[in-house]
Amino acid sequence: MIESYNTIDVTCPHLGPDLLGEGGLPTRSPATTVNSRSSTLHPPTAGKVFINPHFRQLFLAELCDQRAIMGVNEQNDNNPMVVINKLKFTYPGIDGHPPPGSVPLIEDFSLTLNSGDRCLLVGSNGAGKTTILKILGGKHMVEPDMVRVLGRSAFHDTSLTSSGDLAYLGGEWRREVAFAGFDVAIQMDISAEKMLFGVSGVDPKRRAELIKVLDVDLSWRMHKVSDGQRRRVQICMGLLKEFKVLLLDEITVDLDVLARADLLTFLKKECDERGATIIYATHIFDGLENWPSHIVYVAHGKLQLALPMEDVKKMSNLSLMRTVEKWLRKERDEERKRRKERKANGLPEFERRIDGSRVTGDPVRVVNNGWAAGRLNSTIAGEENFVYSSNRVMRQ
Ligand SMILES: Nc1ncnc2c1ncn2[C@@H]1O[C@H](COP(=O)(O)OP(=O)(O)OP(=O)(O)O)[C@@H](O)[C@H]1O
Repeated sequence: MIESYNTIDVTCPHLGPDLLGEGGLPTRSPATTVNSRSSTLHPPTAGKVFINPHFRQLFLAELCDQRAIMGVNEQNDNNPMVVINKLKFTYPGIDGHPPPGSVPLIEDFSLTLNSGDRCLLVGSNGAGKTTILKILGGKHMVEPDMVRVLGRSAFHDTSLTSSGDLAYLGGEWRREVAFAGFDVAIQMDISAEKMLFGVSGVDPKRRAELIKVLDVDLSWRMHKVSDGQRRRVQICMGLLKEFKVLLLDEITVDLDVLARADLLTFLKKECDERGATIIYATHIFDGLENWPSHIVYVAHGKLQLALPMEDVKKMSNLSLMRTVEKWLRKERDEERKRRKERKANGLPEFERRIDGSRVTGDPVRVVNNGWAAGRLNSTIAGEENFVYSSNRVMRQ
């Protein structure tokens, strides 16, 4: 059974109190329920409500009383589409286990998403967005109860992805299209038509709509098209099946303004009409002002904020981009302050860490520098003859 919390704990490990301008909302809840129906203002139905006094001062009047903040909402009767429950993750070493002394990259991360939610995942470079999406996409192994997609463990239940119910479009798509278990090299001499019509079990109407939305010319040869054109075919393929949960890791960078806008409109429709759930990690905020239903902000692998978009708008009259910029600036300033303090205390400004890993310590023990993203091999840091190996724990 999925446990739902009605608790807000606003202690924040990394961010100071004025995250959101006037006072801010640093949150880190044991589980934060993102509920698209949160704007219907019902009293909480179960569970205790804990609100940090600082938070109470700032927002209670306007928001908490309206039950508009996630975690204070009524419990959704339907099954959630995505449940992340106290997720903890460290990139594995060669033996498949976290290197000794490593600091978890993702820690105490909880979030629940319901049908129809369009969640924008924001955070600075290296915050952990891709890692979270990959975990949700079943590419990294975690405890089965830490991540449930459609009630199933994303890593252990491979039918989730092979059926198309769970779709992931991310960085690897630059090189190939992994569709329903088949990897197709995206730059081979093959026509767009062959790729798009080679997938069985697709609703022809949906395929036609997608071809129109992404303005794909079926005569394109994949080895001769531009990056953006290739990308359109890739995205088109990735969306052919009627997904229930879609994970997008910045896939729109190559798209022109029109293709991006039309794609975002299509995706919004998928959520509104079919009740699909989308999590989209991006740094590009153009045209996104009215797209997400929720914003989730991650810093240092920890959940900082998870709010319905309407609440973000209530708290900040800045544009979405400026609002996020403010959060990230604050995060960076605090990080710089911390480093300065370390230096003033005679400690190295940066924690010593093996390149590419989260192994810290003084002296650093060279164990493993983790997995090179997008490759089925890893290297041992500091050794001249680096070692290739495969690791079944991480699926590409
Ligand atoms: N294969 C790996 N092995 C070890 N550490 C990794 C690996 N991939 C990523 N990391 C580390 O995990 C941290 C988070 O990376 P991640 O790619 O999830 O961040 P992100 O928020 O998606 O960043 P960006 O916005 O730059 O894409 C980074 O510090 C990175 O160095």
